[in-house]
Amino acid sequence: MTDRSLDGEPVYGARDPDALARRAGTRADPDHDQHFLVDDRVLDRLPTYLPDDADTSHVLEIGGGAGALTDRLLALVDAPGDMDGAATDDITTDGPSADHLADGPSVDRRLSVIERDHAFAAFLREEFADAVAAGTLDVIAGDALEVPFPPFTACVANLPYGVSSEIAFRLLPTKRPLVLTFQAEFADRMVASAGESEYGRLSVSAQHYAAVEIVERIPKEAFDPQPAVESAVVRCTPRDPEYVVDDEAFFLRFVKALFTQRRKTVRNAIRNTGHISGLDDPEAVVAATDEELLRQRPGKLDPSAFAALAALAREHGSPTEV
Ligand SMILES: C[S@@+](CC[C@H](N)C(=O)[O-])C[C@H]1O[C@@H](n2cnc3c(N)ncnc32)[C@H](O)[C@@H]1O
Repeated sequence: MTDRSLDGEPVYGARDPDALARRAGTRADPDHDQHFLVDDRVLDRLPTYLPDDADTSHVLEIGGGAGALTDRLLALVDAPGDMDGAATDDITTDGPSADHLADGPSVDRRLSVIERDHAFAAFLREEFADAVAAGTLDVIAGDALEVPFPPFTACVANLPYGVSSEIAFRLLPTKRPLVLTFQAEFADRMVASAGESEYGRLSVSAQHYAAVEIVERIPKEAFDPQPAVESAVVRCTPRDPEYVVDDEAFFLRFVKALFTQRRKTVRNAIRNTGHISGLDDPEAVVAATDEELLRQRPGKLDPSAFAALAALAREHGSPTEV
């Protein structure tokens, strides 16, 4: 059921979300994380939140549903204006955290959609049959927590909220620009700064990989069926952090450990969480740490302070893998 221009070319970017849902024939089931965006204005805006210099030669969408966002992303991928500088040869899949990116052939312009619900995956292939035939669209029927990601250059997705955290932390280490919708409360925690009540492990871990910002709040009414809470769109622009960590896995584990004791002092948090951080000798870390820092609460430490403390902990605390 492809929309076509006068010269018979398929047209993307203006499909009516309600009509798509009707054509799909399967009702969105909130018990399967299916809350479809039905507000055209929000749908139109989502791709525009990618950073201006984002390489959109291979866009990834997670959770295509009935295809309202897929349609907008096909318009983005199809737009000739975006061809400039959209080479895919320089996609790197190296680095310890990008190992779930599958090797894939270099493509000109492409959208890959991962959808767990096989009925919706089949509908997407049918609805966008022209794009599939042209090699522009690739629908992967599978669980985004399990399937290898294709070698994408940018990701835009209205995430399934039940697994949004796990998916975000599969995406962030790939160091690609991301535009993702989350429950608003989760988004607030992602972007929080040291000293704010929402600041925690999620903030430090997300901001380790990217500059994260809320670019739009979405009311429940923009979805069908409506979720219980408000949503927010988060843009993640990859960049190196302002600090250096030698052992990323230990740093993230140490941050997680200390935030399990967020109301304790740093001194007690280090002492009480060796079983989580993997420190065999937390007392030696306490002995090597500045007294003023030890008196603070983890929620007051900015990411650079966590990185410095983690380096000290690694040096003095005999960490082992946990
Ligand atoms: C919030 S809906 C978004 C649908 C559509 N993109 C939109 O914006 O209207 C999330 C979609 O993710 C799918 N989904 C749920 N869990 C998934 C998973 N683990 N992996 C891939 N897709 C999943 C659901 O079937 C649903 O289609």
